[in-house]
Amino acid sequence: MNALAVKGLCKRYPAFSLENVSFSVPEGAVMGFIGRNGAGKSTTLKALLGLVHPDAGEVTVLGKSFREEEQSIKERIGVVLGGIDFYPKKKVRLLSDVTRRFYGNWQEEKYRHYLNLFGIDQEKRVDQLSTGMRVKYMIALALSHDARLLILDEPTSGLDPVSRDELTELLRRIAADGQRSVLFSTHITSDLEKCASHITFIKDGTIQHTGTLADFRQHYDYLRQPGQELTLEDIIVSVERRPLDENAII
Ligand SMILES: Nc1ncnc2c1ncn2[C@@H]1O[C@H](COP(=O)(O)OP(=O)(O)OP(=O)(O)O)[C@@H](O)[C@H]1O
Repeated sequence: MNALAVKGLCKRYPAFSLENVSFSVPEGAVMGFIGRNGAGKSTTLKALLGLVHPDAGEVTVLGKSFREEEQSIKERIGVVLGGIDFYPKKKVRLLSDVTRRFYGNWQEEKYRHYLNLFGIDQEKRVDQLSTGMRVKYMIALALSHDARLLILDEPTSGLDPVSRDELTELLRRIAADGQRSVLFSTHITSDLEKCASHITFIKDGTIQHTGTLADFRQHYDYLRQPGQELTLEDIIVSVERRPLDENAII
């Protein structure tokens, strides 16, 4: 079964359109959602979660229609969009107290386990946690209510290489049970080489390619020079980069 299926998602802003976005995240997959600045990654994630109203499209989570069963679906997903910067002075303990009330399936022993595993001190205020710790805390909350699908918008941005490595390993291991799945947007293609099983590539509001990492490499194999090993970064740069006008005054 797919953890997430998005079909024909459209969102029109005056100067930007998300056009007919379709892709699916199989259970057990870690899908990297890539595209350059302004390609429409955040708009897609917000529109599929109903945080901005889509103009068209169907979203199915774990076989259920998001539109028809939004409340029960929200129990099964964990969302990290832009962190928890809006409660900087609140203690972790207080945020957790508020969060656990929202979830009928909250599991306190799991919560304790993940806090311990990630080394998060409940007595700290949010502004005393590092950026990486904040992301881990949000993931701990999601896993404590048994989320089957994690949706994260640029979780590794602003993290040092060691924290990024820890986080990508964590995402990979979350999905390794074959039951949980991860969709995360990023610019940092080297992170995907470490943890993604699937890639969706968006450009100017339109999906360019979606499938397994191996399919993705195969699809863009024509860009490879003889003897060259193509990285994901090479592929994205080749597809996106516009040559600078030779006559331009610099
Ligand atoms: N509320 C809004 N009203 C009008 N235009 C918007 C709105 N939100 C986003 N946009 C536009 O939609 C386009 C896509 O933005 P979006 O944030 O989805 O891109 P992104 O791929 O997530 O970029 P980045 O990697 O820089 O975060 C941009 O041109 C942005 O200006």
